[in-house]
Order: sequence, then C-alpha cells, then structure tokens
Amino acid sequence: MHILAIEGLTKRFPTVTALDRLTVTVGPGVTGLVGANGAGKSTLIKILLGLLPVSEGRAAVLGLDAFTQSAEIRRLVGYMPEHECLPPDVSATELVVHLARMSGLPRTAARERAADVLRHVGLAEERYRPIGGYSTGMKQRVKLAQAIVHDPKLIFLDEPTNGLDPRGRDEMLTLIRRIGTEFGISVLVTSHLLGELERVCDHVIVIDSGRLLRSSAITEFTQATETITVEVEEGADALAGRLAELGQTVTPHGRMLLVKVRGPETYDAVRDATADLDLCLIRLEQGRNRIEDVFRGEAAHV
Ligand SMILES: Nc1ncnc2c1ncn2[C@@H]1O[C@H](COP(=O)(O)OP(=O)(O)OP(=O)(O)O)[C@@H](O)[C@H]1O
Repeated sequence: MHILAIEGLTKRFPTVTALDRLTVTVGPGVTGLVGANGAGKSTLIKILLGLLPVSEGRAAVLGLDAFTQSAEIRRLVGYMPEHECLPPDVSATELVVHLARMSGLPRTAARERAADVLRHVGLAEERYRPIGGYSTGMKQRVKLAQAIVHDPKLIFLDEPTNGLDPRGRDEMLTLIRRIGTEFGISVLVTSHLLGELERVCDHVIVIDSGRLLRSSAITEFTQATETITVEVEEGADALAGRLAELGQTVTPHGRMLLVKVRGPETYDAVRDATADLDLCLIRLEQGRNRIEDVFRGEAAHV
C-alpha cells in the first residue's frame, strides 16, 4: 500500500499557485520532500492533514481520503510543524503528557509514554523546566517528541533542522533515521537543503513552484559516476603525468586527482603508477553523484 497517493493536486492562493497538478506516490520508509523556500512543501503537508482545502485533485494518506477522513488520518499521523509554536510557560513533560492525553491515552499511560519519547529524543532533566528557556535544538526535540507520542504510523516533519547548528542538525538527522528504522514509523521530512537528506532518506521527492521535478530512490540520485578520486600524500603532479603516459584521462581537483574510469585497467594503472613512483596512496574512491549535482542539472532544464 502507498503511504501517500497524490493525484493532480492543485492549491491556488489569491496571488500564487502553491501546488500545481502535483502527482506522486510515497511508499513506506523515510522520504525527503525537497524544494526551495516557497516551493509548496508546507502547503502539501497541511493539505494531507486536512488543515487546508484544495482547489483541485485528490490525495490519500495511509489509504484514507485526505478530504473526507482527516480525523482518522490525524489519529494515525504525527506532525512536527515548521514554526515556533510551543507554549513558553509549561515544561516539555507537561506539554507532551497533555498532548498524549488529548490523543486518547489514559493518564498513567500518557505519563509513561511521554517520558519514553522525551528520553528517545534526548531531553533529560531539562524536560521539567519551562520551554521558554530552551535552546532552538531543545525546542525542535520537544516538537519531535509530541509528534511521536501517540505511536503514529507516519510522521510529517516540516524543516526539523531549521535554526540548528551543524552538530544539532547531525543529531536531529540521526534521530529521524532511528525513528524511521528502529521504530518502524514512516517519515515524510522536508528540507530546503538538498544535501542533508542524502544520509537519512530512502527516497527523495523534489518539487519546484508546486510542480514535481523528480521522485526517485536515493540510490538513483547518488549512483556511481565514471570517475575515481585518487589522493597521494605527496607527488600528485608526478602521478598525473605517469597516469597520462599510461593512457588515462586525469584532471587535478585540489590536492586530489580525478581519473576517468575506462574499465578495471584504470584501477591497475593507478596501482602500478603509485608503486612505480613509490608514492603513499591515501585515497582511492569511486566517485558518486551528490544529490545537489543532480538537482542543479534538472533545475536548469525547468
Ligand atoms: N495562507 C496562505 N495565503 C497565501 N499564500 C500562501 C499561504 N500559505 C502559503 N502561501 C504561498 O504558497 C507558496 C508555497 O508556500 P509553502 O509555505 O508551502 O512553501 P514551502 O515550500 O513550505 O516553503 P518554506 O520552507 O519557506 O515554508 C508560497 O509562495 C507562499 O507564499
């Protein structure tokens, strides 16, 4: 079954078309929804949650109709909104217990479950302090905890790394991957930073001005390129010369050399040339596309 099935979805605001005949399906696992600011990511999530009416089209979430069955959908789905929306005067524990109770859990179960999810997202003693004094990273963790407290089948995470420093981003992404794999919850996570979803997603959907640019497994984005990267401790110029003599096509790239792969003999040539010149080889790596490169290439054709 598809987790999401979206067909011809269009959303027009008075001055802008936020979604333009969007058709895409999403399977289980962690899916990235990528697009620049204003591409239509938040609008799509709000429609799927039944919070915004659409102009045209259809959408199903976990097999339920997004327009007529939104109450059932919200029971099965967790949502981490993009913007700051937390009450400053209550603690994370109070808030998450309250939301667990609102989703139908009895008092004791709600307390236990809230303690569990706050631990999972890495909030320790500070969970008893008012949220107003939290850092951005801690607030993002509270928003994530409330999204999973009712044990949903699917969560929508809208720009969860927003405002975080590199370490905070890294920790948040690791957490998202764990939720997707260890807890078995399907995830739709949005970002305007193309590269950051590479590590955590199984599948990526790219939208631009409300239109679908691409929907592919992450492996298709990051498939092997036809170059290998070679790095030696010293003597890169000599190595480049020797490889050229051996008939290889070499391009210097900073301290490294990019060598076009003609076949297994290219690897043999690198091995023989480094051995002949008595160089210390510190990297020999198959090149991979980066998701940004693919997107840039495709965006250029839109
Ligand atoms: N309630 C609204 N009224 C009018 N226009 C809106 C409304 N909500 C969104 N828009 C417009 O629709 C377009 C898509 O917005 P949306 O918030 O979905 O983008 P986004 O991809 O989530 O970007 P961001 O990451 O900046 O939130 C934008 O041009 C935005 O200005």
